[in-house]
Amino acid sequence: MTAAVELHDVLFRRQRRTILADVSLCINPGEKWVVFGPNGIGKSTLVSMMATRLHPTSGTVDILGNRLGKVNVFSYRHRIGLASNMLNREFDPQEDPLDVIVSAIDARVGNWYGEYTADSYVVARELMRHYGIEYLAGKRMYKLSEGERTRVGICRALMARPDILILDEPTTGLDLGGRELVVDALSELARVETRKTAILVTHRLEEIPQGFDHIALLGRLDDEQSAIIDTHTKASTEVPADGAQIINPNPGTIVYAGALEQGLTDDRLSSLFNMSLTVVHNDGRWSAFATKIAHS
Ligand SMILES: Nc1ncnc2c1ncn2[C@@H]1O[C@H](COP(=O)(O)OP(=O)(O)OP(=O)(O)O)[C@@H](O)[C@H]1O
Repeated sequence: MTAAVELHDVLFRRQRRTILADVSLCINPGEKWVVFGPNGIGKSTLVSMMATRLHPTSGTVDILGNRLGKVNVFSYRHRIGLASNMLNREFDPQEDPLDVIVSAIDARVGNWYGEYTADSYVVARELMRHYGIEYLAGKRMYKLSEGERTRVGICRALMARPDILILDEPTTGLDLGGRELVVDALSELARVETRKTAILVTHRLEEIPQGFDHIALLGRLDDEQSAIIDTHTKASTEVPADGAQIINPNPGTIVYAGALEQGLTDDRLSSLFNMSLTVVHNDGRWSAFATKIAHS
């Protein structure tokens, strides 16, 4: 079976800094994954590679059997639905949200490239209804709130019925009702769309939809591992004009990949966030809290 996403020994550097190192991961078709870890660890960078929007500095990334850098991404990008804040910023502020959604059919931003059928508009309107934003058709993107833009992004990601759905923090800016609506819709997707691969980046365990049963936890390499990476990649420490040395954090890597229930433990989370945390799993939903600190 061809993996939906396969990364092997991926290293990603930007501006003389190693952001991700030693990353290997295999996601099979139909699996539903959560990508979780602290701020700045490289989650968006990782899923941007899976969405063909960034190339690794070294190592290999195969998406639906197509090797990044070897196969023209436009031949298969329409099979990947991406919703992210980065993509949201690319939309023309003057465009109608309905057109932003429908233009996902040919995986381009802006609707002047193609002419879309009435059926496509029916699908787009149905998605908007499902995500509670049907009232936005006919408006302009610049008038939308952050939460509304986020939901337009999700509808767009689903529009072309992608084989792989990648959602990078899809609940950003949503109020409680909006968040629950999206989490519920993603739970339903996990239940109904058994052949679709879904990858969700989130900061909050409460936002893990039921049916998402795999997790990739990102943490930092320790000093010794980082030094080995730096030696191999001939990474140089940045020294700006004033001579002050910039201390970069150690590269991010995957510290756990596998079944969600086994992955989300108190010990693992406490170690990732360097504080004592308790994980709660209740009625299919997850959450985590700092263990109460005794004050004298
Ligand atoms: N264009 C860029 N140029 C240089 N560094 C970048 C760029 N984009 C991201 N980075 C750096 O790469 C690191 C990883 O960023 P990334 O956005 O992937 O992390 P993240 O885990 O998604 O963070 P967050 O949880 O805060 O959204 C960060 O330290 C960030 O500052």
